[in-house]
Amino acid sequence: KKNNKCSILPPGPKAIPFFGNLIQIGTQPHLSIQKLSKIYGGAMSLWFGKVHTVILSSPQYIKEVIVNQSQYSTDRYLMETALIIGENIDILFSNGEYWKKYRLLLLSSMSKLKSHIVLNETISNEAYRLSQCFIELQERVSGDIIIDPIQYFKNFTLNVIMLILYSDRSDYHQDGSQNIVIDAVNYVEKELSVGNMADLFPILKPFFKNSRNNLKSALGRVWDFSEKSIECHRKALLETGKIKDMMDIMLSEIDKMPSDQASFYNNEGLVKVCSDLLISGTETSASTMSWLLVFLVNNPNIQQKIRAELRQVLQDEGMVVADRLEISHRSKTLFFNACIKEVLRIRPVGALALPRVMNHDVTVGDYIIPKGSQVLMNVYGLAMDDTLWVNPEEFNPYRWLNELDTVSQYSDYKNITFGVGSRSCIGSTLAKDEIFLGVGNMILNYNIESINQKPLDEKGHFGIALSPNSYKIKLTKLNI
Ligand code: HEM
Repeated sequence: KKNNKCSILPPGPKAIPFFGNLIQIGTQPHLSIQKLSKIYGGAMSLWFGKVHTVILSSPQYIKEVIVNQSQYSTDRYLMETALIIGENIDILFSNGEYWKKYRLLLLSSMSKLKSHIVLNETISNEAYRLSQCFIELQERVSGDIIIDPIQYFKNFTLNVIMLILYSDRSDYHQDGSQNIVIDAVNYVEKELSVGNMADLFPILKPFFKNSRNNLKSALGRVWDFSEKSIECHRKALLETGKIKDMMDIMLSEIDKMPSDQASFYNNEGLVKVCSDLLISGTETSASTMSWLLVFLVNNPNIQQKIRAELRQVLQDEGMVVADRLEISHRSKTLFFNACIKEVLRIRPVGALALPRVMNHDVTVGDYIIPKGSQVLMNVYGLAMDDTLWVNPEEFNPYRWLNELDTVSQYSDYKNITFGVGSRSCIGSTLAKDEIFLGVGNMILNYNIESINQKPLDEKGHFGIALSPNSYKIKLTKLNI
């Protein structure tokens, strides 16, 4: 077939029997894939064991495959772990009509939510509770406080989703493990971050039985929690007819449907889809908030500039107690927004997004991606590509203000932290609001430093999300 260019697979490094390219990819796949894609180009073939995988690392190819041929590239690649998480009836890991119907229900419920509850207030109240918990901590030790922010951020982002979905939340605790859902979500994330070799080598399945069972039982706890919450909502809605959160909206939307359509949204599906929101919305936003603190500790001038901007906005509104931001302030803080954009670029927590599978042969440049191949978008590689960004490895929020970077017809596809097309993230606005309020309130009230005057580690580790390594910071209360 070599004479016919269009039937050639994208190029890639030589694969070895059984393992394919897994040894080259190693434990930090975002870094090794970034290096390899510099050699092999915007469409590269790799073998994950026996799974043919194409990595897309150029904006042009992302558009060509994921957008222009979306009818063939929207489905998720479903490995065993994905099937354990969703049992094929969730939103993250389901396909076809089933996925489409649930995605539509979620999106329409999310948009209706805004007219039913004061969504912005719900999120800003929770951000306020987070900053209050640092104040209480400080009063207890009467001086500077030292914290590991990651656990607090997880508690915060989970609370936001729990409030939106179920009108429920849990108090902040320093060890972050007082809540059955946080415990279970932490466990699911831990299991997932280790990766499951049995996904790639089914022959190894018996050796991973324990980890599979542990994952199933952690997920079971999240599902049980969702099931009970949904049942309570059904009862309360019948009794009062009052809409108080997204679950009520979903249930009442389903109630309005003709019975043959309504029966599609059964309890099992709702439980899995809602549990997905708890899992996908917690670690992602919390890790991004933690990354932002890393860069602000390492760049005190930028931290200062954000604080000055936030204070100015509050002062302009005549606010005296400047310890509380609202979402409406977001549109007035150009510099802080640029910092949020920059952290989402420089440390995209979904470094390789979520895998897609081609359900038909798909062309990319002069190559072909055969039906059944897995496709990954190289989100991190695109963000670090020096042909697309000026000094990509530098945390430089000014790039978003000064338009330092080359603008091309494909520039929409070089910064794809939330994915692309009809399968992109449904929580992107929520995530940016959480980062703005959660980190913004901290900067407003505290000077944030490392505990030993040394810069914090900026490399992090690849797991379910690209997360910073655990770190501690010192918070010094500022006089406002
Ligand atoms: C900084 C925070 C976040 C990042 C970087 C992020 C990133 C991503 C990425 C890369 C995808 C895959 C997109 C694709 O295949 O094109 C995705 C999907 C998804 N995200 Fe997020 N996400 C974040 C926060 C959230 C939050 C807060 C929620 C909860 C509401 C959420 C819910 C989802 C869901 C349900 C999907 C699956 C969509 C589908 O398959 O149709 N994410 N996210």
